[in-house]
Amino acid sequence: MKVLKFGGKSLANGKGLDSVIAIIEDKVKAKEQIAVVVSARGGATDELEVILEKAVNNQHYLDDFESFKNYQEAANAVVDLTEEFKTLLKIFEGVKLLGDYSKKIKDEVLAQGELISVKTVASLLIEKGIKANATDSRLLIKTDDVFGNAQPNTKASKEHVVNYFKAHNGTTVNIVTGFIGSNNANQTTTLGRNGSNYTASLLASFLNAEELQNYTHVNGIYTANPDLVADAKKISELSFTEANELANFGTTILHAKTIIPLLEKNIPLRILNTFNPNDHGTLITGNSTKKGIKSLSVLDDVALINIEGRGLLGKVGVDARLFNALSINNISVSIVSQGSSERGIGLIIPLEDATKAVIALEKEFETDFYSQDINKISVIDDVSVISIVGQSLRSFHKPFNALIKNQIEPLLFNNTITGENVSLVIKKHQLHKALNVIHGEIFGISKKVNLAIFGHGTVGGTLIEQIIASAEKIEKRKSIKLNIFAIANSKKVLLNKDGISGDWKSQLTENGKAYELNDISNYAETHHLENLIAIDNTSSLEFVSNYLKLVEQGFDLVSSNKIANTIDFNFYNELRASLAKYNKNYLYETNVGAGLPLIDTIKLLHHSGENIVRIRGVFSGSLSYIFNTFSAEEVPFSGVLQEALDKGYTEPNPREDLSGADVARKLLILARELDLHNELEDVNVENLIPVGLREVETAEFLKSFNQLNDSFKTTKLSQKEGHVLRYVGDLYGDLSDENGAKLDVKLVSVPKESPLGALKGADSLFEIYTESYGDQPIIIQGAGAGAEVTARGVFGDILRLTDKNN
Ligand SMILES: NC(=O)C1=CN([C@@H]2O[C@H](COP(=O)(O)OP(=O)(O)OC[C@H]3O[C@@H](n4cnc5c(N)ncnc54)[C@H](O)[C@@H]3O)[C@@H](O)[C@H]2O)C=CC1
Ligand SMILES: N[C@@H](CC=O)C(=O)O
Repeated sequence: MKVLKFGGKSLANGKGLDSVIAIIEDKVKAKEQIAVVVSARGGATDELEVILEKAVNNQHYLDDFESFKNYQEAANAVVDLTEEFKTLLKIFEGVKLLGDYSKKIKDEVLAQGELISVKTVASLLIEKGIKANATDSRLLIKTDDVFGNAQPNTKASKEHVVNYFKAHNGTTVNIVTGFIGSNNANQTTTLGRNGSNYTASLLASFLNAEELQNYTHVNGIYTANPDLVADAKKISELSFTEANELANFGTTILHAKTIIPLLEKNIPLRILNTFNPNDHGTLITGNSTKKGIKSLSVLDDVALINIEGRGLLGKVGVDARLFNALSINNISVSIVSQGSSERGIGLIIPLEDATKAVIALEKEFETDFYSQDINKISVIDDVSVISIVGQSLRSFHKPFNALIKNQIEPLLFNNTITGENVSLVIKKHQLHKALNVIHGEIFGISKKVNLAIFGHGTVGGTLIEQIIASAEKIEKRKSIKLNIFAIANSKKVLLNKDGISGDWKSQLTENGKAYELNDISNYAETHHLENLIAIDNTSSLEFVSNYLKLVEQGFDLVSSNKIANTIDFNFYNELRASLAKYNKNYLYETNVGAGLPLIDTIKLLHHSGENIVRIRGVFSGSLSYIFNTFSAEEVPFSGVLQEALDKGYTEPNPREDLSGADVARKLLILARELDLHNELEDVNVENLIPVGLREVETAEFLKSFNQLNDSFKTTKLSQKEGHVLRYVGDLYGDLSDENGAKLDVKLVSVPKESPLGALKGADSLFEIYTESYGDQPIIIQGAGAGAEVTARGVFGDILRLTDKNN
């Protein structure tokens, strides 16, 4: 015998009810022996409660009753529900007259929902030629007198069930009401929350069923609520012990009391989907899974009570009084946390009991307020509890750090000594995001990293293409899902929480919207996007003014734009202070040497105590290309300059390169990495642009390259034999003194065979002189400009950040 249980949503008119009938029909045809337990159909229980409330408050309820009746009758034209409707009307009238009702009356009202349900289902089955018997479980389940939450008398109930099934089985399917029973005086009682599931497991236990099949509207138990966590995975098998942990912490389809009867008889429980009956669902058995199961569950509708007082330290009996006061008021505590200083105690209780709890505690501790031993009893009512089942403290740092990185600061945390269960109390509005962050961390599935890319020109556009092209491989290799949720230029933004891919340029043109920065963070907040990174691929000073706000709003930063590191030192410090405050990172490896690993190397040397005494080299990829080519070939300067521009080596405005401003910035960035306090004005720069072209409009400058030809030809020809031109940056002087550095940027003539003279293409070359390495510098050389290498460098920073966040 198998016991099947169907919930209210499964039994709703239309697809739900049709599927239930089809499932039962299939089982009967396959000659399976079954008993069926049903809840009230659709929203019947809630609707009856509403009508009862209206009646007791002398409000008009007949329209509600009529619509309840119409819905229940709509499923089956044959079934006669007159008796149930008559009972209900009589009770509602009485309640209206009296202006009061008891729990006993409420049980009688709610029971009609289940009674209507069994009649309807049985009648539909009979119409299909199946022998079905509507069974009123009040004849079977005998309980105590606690109306609203009655406890079954298992001995008597078992006897009734066994005898009843002996008499009414064989080829007949018993359709049994869940949730309801009766006391010794045969008055209707109900079994409290999850009552129908309880009835089903009692029946399964009494009848020694081979399996209890609980049909819901989901495919089984997931690693987290799939409505909140898109990546949640179905758990195909788990043990009762593991399920018990889930049931204790709010997984609604299970409850500890429903599991116990099954556990005692070792009867497997299968969670199935009415709307997808061919799925195998989740099987819960007595066997423990070897790996241990992990799952996230949520306790909602709870409040956090906080009791604070200097006089609590060492005082005996405070907790006893506290729990006593709550227990007298029938308030259950699900989590308690008390610091070793005993100055604060935090309790999680049902939200509906919060006011009652505060009043009870204020009364209990009235004298302690006067003596100032207690100074505060407060309630935070917008909290949720996330329980990570199967999470030991040994590796708890991972999800915890990830939460902090995402600016989710748990208010309390709590663990069980056995059972590997950690619970966190968090603000309710952060629940969705927190679940996704923790889920991404504890299941190696895929951690989602949400990217907002600002600037989609030469570098930004290439980066977007690179990310789209490699996202799948990265997800496979590193379990990191790079999700571009925003692409913005200075005027428009394209937003898509599920990730922008494909022809993003056309999408931006067609669907991009004018925006302010807050629109992007609001979008991330609304869609609970976690692990946020803002990437600046502009060359804009204006955009840099957004950095502090982005950090505050929870973004890590990656930038190819050098401006933030080269405007005044106060901003430089302010940004770093803000990053520390909000626990955020800022990576900018491409600021100097494009994709070359220069900044990281210098940081590592400096932080490990190595004294860097000089950094010299060709810092500019575009000027390297220009002078390497111009020195080696008989070509006009203007032609080479145009080529550098076309190849994407130069800054968006090539005057930034030729004026020396770009190299000066790079030099300053390196100086500041060494803790030197320099400003851009401290750099001595040899500007290569003739005075007459320095102030003209950019468009005019771009047409005037010819005017540079003569002077550069003269400079080239006036060199010594075997020499070539190179534009170098040089950081030297007393680098141990924060104000002792000298910074020069100039055009020099060097022997062709020297390391600088031998440079090719758009290579940069950096010589790093340190105390330990002496006269032989560490040399870093390679492509120092270009969209591909720079975008790859930015990509590297993004991946580095995802590692940092681990
Ligand atoms: N080309 C190279 O080899 C290297 C470039 N870089 C840096 O990369 C950055 C980007 O350079 P390119 O791609 O060549 O520039 P680009 O001019 O091609 O692209 C810049 C993009 O930024 C957008 N933009 C400007 N202001 C904006 C704002 N306030 N908000 C949003 N978007 C804005 C523009 O609309 C444009 O799409 C520059 O800061 C440059 O210094 C760094 C290392 C190497
Ligand atoms: N224009 C720059 C690009 C990299 O920063 C250069 O030429 O090096």
